[in-house]
Amino acid sequence: MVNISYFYDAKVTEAIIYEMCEEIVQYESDEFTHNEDNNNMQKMSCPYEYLTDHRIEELLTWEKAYEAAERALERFATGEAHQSERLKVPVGPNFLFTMCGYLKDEEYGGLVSLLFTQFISNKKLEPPLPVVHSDITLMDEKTGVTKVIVPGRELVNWVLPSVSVMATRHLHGKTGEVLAIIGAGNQGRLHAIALHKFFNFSEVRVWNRTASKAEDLVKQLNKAMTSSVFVTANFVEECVNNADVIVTATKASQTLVKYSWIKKGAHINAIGVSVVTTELDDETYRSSTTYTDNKEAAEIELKPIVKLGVKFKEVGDVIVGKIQAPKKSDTTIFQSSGTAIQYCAFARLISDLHKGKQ
Ligand SMILES: NC(=O)C1=CN([C@@H]2O[C@H](COP(=O)(O)OP(=O)(O)OC[C@H]3O[C@@H](n4cnc5c(N)ncnc54)[C@H](O)[C@@H]3O)[C@@H](O)[C@H]2O)C=CC1
Ligand SMILES: O=C(O)C1=NCCCC1
Repeated sequence: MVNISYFYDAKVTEAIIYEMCEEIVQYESDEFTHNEDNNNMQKMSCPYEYLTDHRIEELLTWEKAYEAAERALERFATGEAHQSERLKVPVGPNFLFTMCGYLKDEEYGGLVSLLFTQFISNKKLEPPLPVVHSDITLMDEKTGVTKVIVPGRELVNWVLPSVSVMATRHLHGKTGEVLAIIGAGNQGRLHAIALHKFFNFSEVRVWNRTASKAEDLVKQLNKAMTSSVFVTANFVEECVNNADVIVTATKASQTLVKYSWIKKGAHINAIGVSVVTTELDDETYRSSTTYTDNKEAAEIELKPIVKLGVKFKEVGDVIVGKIQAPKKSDTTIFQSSGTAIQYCAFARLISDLHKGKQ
């Protein structure tokens, strides 16, 4: 019997389940033992490579990353991608998190498993270790054989900003002049770079809790891009005032942005994750339309937002025209969850680029 309970994705059609059952029955009745299978496996040389952070940086560009991000969500919206339930295994105050997926696509398809650990206790080690570790395994969709393993910490640097660019493009469209970045950490910096590359803002304001960090980032970005568009803001209110696009990317466990400060019709990419609160105040959620890349995951994981009665919409549904794009006057929020199939599309892209196929 096929246990399909692990598919929580309602988009799995009966036809696919039927096809799977047929194939499994066929496999079970084949004159083929698991011992033979194991013997054959032992003869296989290691089929995969581990690609380093450095190799990924050499291969990827924001344009290529954008295409992968968009294709993954298009396929998800048309039912050609499936994802398992996301599982969090507690290890004392730490955890192991897993998600798996299947993306059906000639260019970006594959099977993926993402393992991600967060060990807060690593901070206290002598010497300390990074808190987050993750590896992403890409398997061939025709054979199930592992093709490549890539480090999650590097991939997330491309996936998250690309998905935000995509959400900004589809939910907000050609944008006005001002981008506001709240939080000058890793994701704040990458969002500033990627969004400015695609939308060419005339001003990019950066606010950070420790002002010197925002100042350093602004100097660094102006220098790297030989520009003067990057500027610091002293207060969150000043940063978001009249901004067309806003990014919140902090580790704050208190609200930072108030609805009364935001321009009507602005688009917000909300990146920071906290189990207790949100970076945007309740009124912002109540008065805006909130989109995500994965509704089911958002409904389970984003409890503080669900409690407000927010009904999530999927950005993929806008891309494929299943639902209408928001009006120019609508204030929109993109609440990024990060999905297995996005990581699949990126891992496949990197694997093909590495082998000189793209
Ligand atoms: N959805 C996803 O897949 C991912 C989400 N994230 C989330 O994005 C956020 C930013 O992550 P990174 O840029 O990697 O972290 P980071 O450590 O590089 O930067 C965090 C920033 O938050 C600021 N911050 C910390 N506490 C604050 C407070 N109480 N008030 C105001 N600012 C505060 C710090 O000054 C720092 O600039 C985090 O919440 C993280 O959990 C990060 C990676 C993946
Ligand atoms: O490094 C992180 O943070 C990651 N978050 C989500 C999955 C991959 C890595």
